[in-house]
Amino acid sequence: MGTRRVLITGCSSGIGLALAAKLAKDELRRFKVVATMRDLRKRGPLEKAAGDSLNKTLEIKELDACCEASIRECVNSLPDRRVDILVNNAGVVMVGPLECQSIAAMKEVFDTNFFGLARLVKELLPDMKRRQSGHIVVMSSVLGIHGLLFNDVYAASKFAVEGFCESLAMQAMKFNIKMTLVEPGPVVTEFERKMYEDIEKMDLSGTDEETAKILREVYLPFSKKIFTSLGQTPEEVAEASDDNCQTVKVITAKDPPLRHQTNRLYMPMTALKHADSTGQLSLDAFYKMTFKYDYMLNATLGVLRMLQRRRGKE
Ligand SMILES: NC(=O)C1=CN([C@@H]2O[C@H](COP(=O)(O)OP(=O)(O)OC[C@H]3O[C@@H](n4cnc5c(N)ncnc54)[C@H](OP(=O)(O)O)[C@@H]3O)[C@@H](O)[C@H]2O)C=CC1
Ligand SMILES: CC1=C(/C=C/C(C)=C/C=C/C(C)=C/C=O)C(C)(C)CCC1
Repeated sequence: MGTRRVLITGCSSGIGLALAAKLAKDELRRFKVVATMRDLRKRGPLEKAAGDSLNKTLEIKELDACCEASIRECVNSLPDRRVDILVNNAGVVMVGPLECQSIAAMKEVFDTNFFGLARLVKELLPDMKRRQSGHIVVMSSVLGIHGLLFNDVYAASKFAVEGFCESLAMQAMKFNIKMTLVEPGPVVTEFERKMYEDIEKMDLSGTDEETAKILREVYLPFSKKIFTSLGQTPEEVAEASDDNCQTVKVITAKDPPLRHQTNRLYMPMTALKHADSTGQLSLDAFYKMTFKYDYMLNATLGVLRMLQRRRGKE
């Protein structure tokens, strides 16, 4: 197989940046990376990570997932408009009580996380069908598998992504196009920082005192602990060094799976969903872990954190 052109969205930070740099530096030189971002003034960190590969196996282009004209301009600028692998990665976070969020803000989340994907696929799928080849890789989330307290709108946007891809996968298969949903658990990126910043800034006068207290005193410390004990780095999501699953592996696989979870430690949480079709098992388990047996979850997370630290020292 010759060199394949990979277009990645949202490469100014986090997973998109790490994956773009990793693919561009591939020892076998299998990829030409078109690393895109909506604001080219943020290209510094990617240029640094790309190093010698910049303007050789990696080029940086502007693309705003919320703007069809911007997507078309970017794709039209590529030789033959050819994209062999699309990595739809751009995404935004939304967390907090529903009563504190405007419908306009919720629509913005869907505009990026769901309609951004729909716009890109609409632009690229007809060409892929004509060529009878291509791979659409989509950054979903474990929150595209299960819901979570205070993540109502974000999880809904990822569930939309999952339903869209699972449905489209059948048509894609008929035209020899592969489709993969990558489902990371918590990843330590700007996403996490933005989440805490949003909670910090949030006007909680729209909700009752008990809910505000649960957000600040239960959800927030839990979430922080989960990110430090289970969280992956963006580099690990791109290509893990230990036994965790790798995104690069998915991209290079001959028969890539429809779904791919990147974090083995998180898998017991997602498995609950499939163990009981009524949904009661995961609902009860998450409820109890949050409100009743939080000391047990805390203890487990403590052990995991210790193991993480130990691994870091080795
Ligand atoms: N971090 C986590 O815990 C997890 C993240 N994910 C998913 O992974 C993906 C990447 O997130 P992550 O790297 O963590 O977060 P970051 O916030 O670090 O990166 C998100 C990227 O998306 C870009 N972006 C946002 N809106 C647009 C837009 N309209 N057009 C183009 N780019 C846009 C951002 O650009 P800008 O700098 O301009 O805002 C940024 O480059 C997301 O889809 C997220 O939902 C999934 C599971 C867990
Ligand atoms: C509070 C809580 C949990 C938190 C999970 C978190 C915080 C997941 C974050 C996922 C992210 C950020 C995905 C992004 O796409 C568990 C472990 C389910 C157990 C029940 C209680």
